[in-house]
Formats: sequence, C-alpha cells, structure tokens
Amino acid sequence: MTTTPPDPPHRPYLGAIDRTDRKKGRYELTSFFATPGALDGLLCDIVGHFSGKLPRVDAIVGLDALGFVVAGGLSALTGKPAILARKGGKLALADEDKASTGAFADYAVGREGAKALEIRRDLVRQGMRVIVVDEWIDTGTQMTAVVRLLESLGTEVVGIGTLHLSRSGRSAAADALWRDYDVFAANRSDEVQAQYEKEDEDRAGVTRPASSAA
Ligand SMILES: O=P(O)(O)OC[C@H]1O[C@H](OP(=O)(O)OP(=O)(O)O)[C@H](O)[C@@H]1O
Ligand SMILES: Nc1ncnc2[nH]cnc12
Repeated sequence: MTTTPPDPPHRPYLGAIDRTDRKKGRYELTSFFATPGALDGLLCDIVGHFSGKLPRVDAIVGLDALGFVVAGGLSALTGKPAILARKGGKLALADEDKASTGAFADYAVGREGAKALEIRRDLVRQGMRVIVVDEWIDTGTQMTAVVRLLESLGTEVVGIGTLHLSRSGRSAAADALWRDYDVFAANRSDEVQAQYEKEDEDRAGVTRPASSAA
C-alpha cells in the first residue's frame, strides 16, 4: 500500500506537485502552476528566504522553461529584471552576442541527448549579483552549468531558489550546490524524498535489495 508522507505544514503548496506518475523520468509539473496559490506560496517563500539579500540583488536568472515562470513571478514581485537562460539555439542572436554553457548531460540525456543553455551577453555585467531560479533541480547539471557560466562572466551568484533540490546522496552536483550556495529549496527533506522515491519505484515495479530499501 502506498503511504504518502505529510507535507511540511508551512508549505502546503508542495501538495500541488502531481506525483501520481513519473513517466519520461520526471513528474509533470504544469498542474503545479495551475493550482491556485501554489506558485504564490513558492514565490513568497523564496522572497522571504532572500529578504536580507534582495536589496543588493541586481537580477533574477531563470532556466528554460519552467524556471521562467518562477523568474518572471519573482521579477514582478521584487522589481528586479529577469534574465532568461534559454535552451541552446533559441536566442535569435549571433554567436558572439550570446554566452553558452556548452553541452551538458542532464537527467534526460538518454532520451534527449545533450543540451546547452544560453544567455544574452549584454544582459550580464561584471560584478552583478544574481539569484538563479528553476522549478526543479534533479541531478543539478543544468543549474550547475548556468551558475558556472554566470560566474565565468563575472557575476556573483548570491542565491538559488527552487521547488525541489534532490536529497543528499542522490547527486554529487546537487549536493555541491546545497553545500556551496545559499539555496532555498522548498522540498529538500531527505526523509520525504526517500519515501517518494520508494513509491515511484514501487509503481514502476522495481525490486530493491533489502539493504537499499529506504
Ligand atoms: O537537475 P537536472 O538533472 O539538470 O534537471 C533539472 C532540469 O530539468 C528540467 O528541465 P527540462 O530540460 O526537462 O526542461 P523544461 O523546463 O522545459 O521542462 C527541469 O525543469 C530543470 O530545469
Ligand atoms: N519535473 C521533474 N520531476 C522529476 N525529476 C525531474 N528531473 C528533471 N525535471 C524533473
């Protein structure tokens, strides 16, 4: 029988994540954004977490595609510009006018191949302080690639905001983000995530060795 752990009481919007299926290696999150109050709750928590830093933040950087919704919402709430890191090939600019992460292999590499993210160069300047947001951080590959790109352009990443960052031990890159940056991740509970992973595997009929059953 499936037992669903309770959501942390102060973050009821986590209940708006549809966990009934994980087809294509991911949860389908458009229903999160369609749930009244869910995005508001996440945005308020991100703003609350970074309230001390926000006066000295120059921009919010969002990752293509659902990270754009988070970045747009934060931009509207805070009055900070949104800088959108687009998937490779989408910016209608000459190569010299865009900065690219270079190809990376994220959670979907087996199905979709390598991806890259690109930023308009003239939106980023040396010494800028930014918060980077995405709706979901799984292996941490995309967020790490964008953070490194921003830093290579002389930008200081003062925070990362997201709905979900993978629990400790699942991905070295996600662990490094948690260790090295000021991260607000609404769903980063090792216990709750381990329970959800077990439920996902049970649905998929995966047999685990007894020692690895979380
Ligand atoms: O931690 P990672 O393994 O890098 O995965 C996280 C990223 O993967 C998903 O994006 P996807 O490229 O599927 O695009 P989408 O936002 O258009 O759904 C998700 O929205 C994150 O951006
Ligand atoms: N929406 C999502 N759900 C689960 N794993 C993911 N990895 C990347 N995006 C994801």
